Amino acid sequence: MNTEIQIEKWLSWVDELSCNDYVVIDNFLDTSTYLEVREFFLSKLNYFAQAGIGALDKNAVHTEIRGDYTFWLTKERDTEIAAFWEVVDQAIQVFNRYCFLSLSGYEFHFANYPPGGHYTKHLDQFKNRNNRTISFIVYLNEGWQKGDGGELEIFKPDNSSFLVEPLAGRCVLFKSDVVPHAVLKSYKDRYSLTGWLLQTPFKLGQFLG
Ligand SMILES: O=C(O)CCC(=O)C(=O)O
Ligand SMILES: [Fe+2]
Repeated sequence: MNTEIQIEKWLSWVDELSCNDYVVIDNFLDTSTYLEVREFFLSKLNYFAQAGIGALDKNAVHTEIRGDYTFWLTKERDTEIAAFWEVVDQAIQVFNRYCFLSLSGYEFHFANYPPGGHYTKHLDQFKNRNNRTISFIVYLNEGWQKGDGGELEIFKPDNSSFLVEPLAGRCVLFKSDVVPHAVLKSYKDRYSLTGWLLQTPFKLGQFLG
């Protein structure tokens, strides 16, 4: 991948994100990276655990709020998706350089919403740990059709909203602290890679926020 072209693309995405608080990017990953991520996702499906809400010791399962199963990833262990981690590192560099952010980490998980799964309207920053700065989702649903549900609903400041279909290869980035969003009930297994770019140290974030 030509790094300069990639940086140009990042600049236009970051521009849109700064103006609107979110950006939707189709065909976000190159084909080989996308296939690596999807293959790795499928190979881990037996190891997913029911997701909870809340940070650290406050985490608890509430299926009436969120019904997905997740598998947490780490760059060090999950080298099968090394090309994806490079994309994340590049994103962090661009945000820090051009948006004056001080991102220095990230956390990502795979998510599967089984049929009937949803996630009610929420913000991604935890009450007791507000270092999630940019939410970062890549969808892995091939052949997704209207009627399959599972749309991401994004709420704007005037409380109007719009739907984003979780189409394969589509990425959504948004500001974690200001964009309320929900996942509508899915009628099929719905696959994604979801993460957050983190501002650290998070204690300072909590102090400031
Ligand atoms: O998968 C999505 O579209 C959004 C998931 C989400 O909101 C979350 O995990 O916090
Ligand atoms: Fe969320």
